[in-house]
Amino acid sequence: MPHTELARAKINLALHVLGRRPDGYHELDSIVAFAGIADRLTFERADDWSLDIAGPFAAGLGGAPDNLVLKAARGFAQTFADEARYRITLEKHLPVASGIGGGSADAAATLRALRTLSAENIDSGKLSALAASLGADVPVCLVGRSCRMRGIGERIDLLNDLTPMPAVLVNPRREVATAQVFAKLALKPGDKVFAGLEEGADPASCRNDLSPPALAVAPVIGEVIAALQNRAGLRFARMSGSGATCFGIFASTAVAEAAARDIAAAYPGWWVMPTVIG
Ligand SMILES: C[C@@](CO)(OP(=O)(O)O)[C@H](O)COP(=O)(O)OP(=O)(O)OC[C@H]1O[C@@H](n2ccc(N)nc2=O)[C@H](O)[C@@H]1O
Ligand SMILES: Nc1ncnc2c1ncn2[C@@H]1O[C@H](COP(=O)(O)OP(=O)(O)O)[C@@H](O)[C@H]1O
Repeated sequence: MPHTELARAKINLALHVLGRRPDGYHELDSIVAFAGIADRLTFERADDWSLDIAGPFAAGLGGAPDNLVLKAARGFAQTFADEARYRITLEKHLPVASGIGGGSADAAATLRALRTLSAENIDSGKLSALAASLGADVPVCLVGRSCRMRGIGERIDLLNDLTPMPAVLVNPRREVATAQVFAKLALKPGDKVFAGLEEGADPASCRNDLSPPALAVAPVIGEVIAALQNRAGLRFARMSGSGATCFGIFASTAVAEAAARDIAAAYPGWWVMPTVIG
């Protein structure tokens, strides 16, 4: 039986940018949770690595060698001197370059699967360092639970009091490059701009500091937020990560599903997904 691992969508319920480090990366303070919708990976023993990509968003991905799944797999084999090889299949259900960390979630799911399948005792510090080397969002996706994420993504504190929230994810099918959005903030290395989140902050009263630069890159994000706003039962709507996916948090599953049906009918080209976050 092949081993299966889910790579759930990462949602930044809040994302405050505190400043820019001398090395150019941005210091963040973010409340991160995970949605029910996920990519699905399977692993079968083989003589060498291979990756087959299927599913609704397979076409959005380039050649397999650049895929974060294979980078994570090869990184794991090298770091832990593990000689096992796998035929990996990736069912891509999450839109690519969309602020919900699909590639990071896939890389993290690969690391979790290989840790489970390995005969060795895997050192968690080394695994976290490998995750961070693959991308700023990979450590939080490796943890895969609601948490407060700080630094550039390496400092993670679990949040145990976030109850599951009915939600709708909406993506206008416009890819947005993360580096371009951070660049539009126009911070200089060493700049400090905002204070961090308050302890125990309610995500509803927080913000995403990447929304204004993302809107400048992809104005359609304004339409996505407008489509979510003023829906019956909406608690709040916001963009996730560097966009363009936005989420609405709703009072119940029934109102979330009704909103998803209405938005999907009004915008047939968009990806609209009722789900639960947290
Ligand atoms: C913005 C966030 C919020 O969770 O999510 P996404 O929009 O990607 O989902 C993440 O910080 C994205 O993490 P990730 O997508 O893994 O970023 P990386 O591949 O490491 O970096 C892509 C580029 O983004 C910029 N970058 C990323 C993270 C960070 N804290 N500061 C940055 O300045 C850098 O220009 C970097 O070259
Ligand atoms: N398995 C993967 N899934 C998605 N994107 C991937 C993957 N492997 C590599 N990438 C590359 O990573 C980039 C960022 O993708 P993704 O993680 O989906 O963005 P975001 O974090 O903004 O949602 C894409 O442009 C894509 O080419």
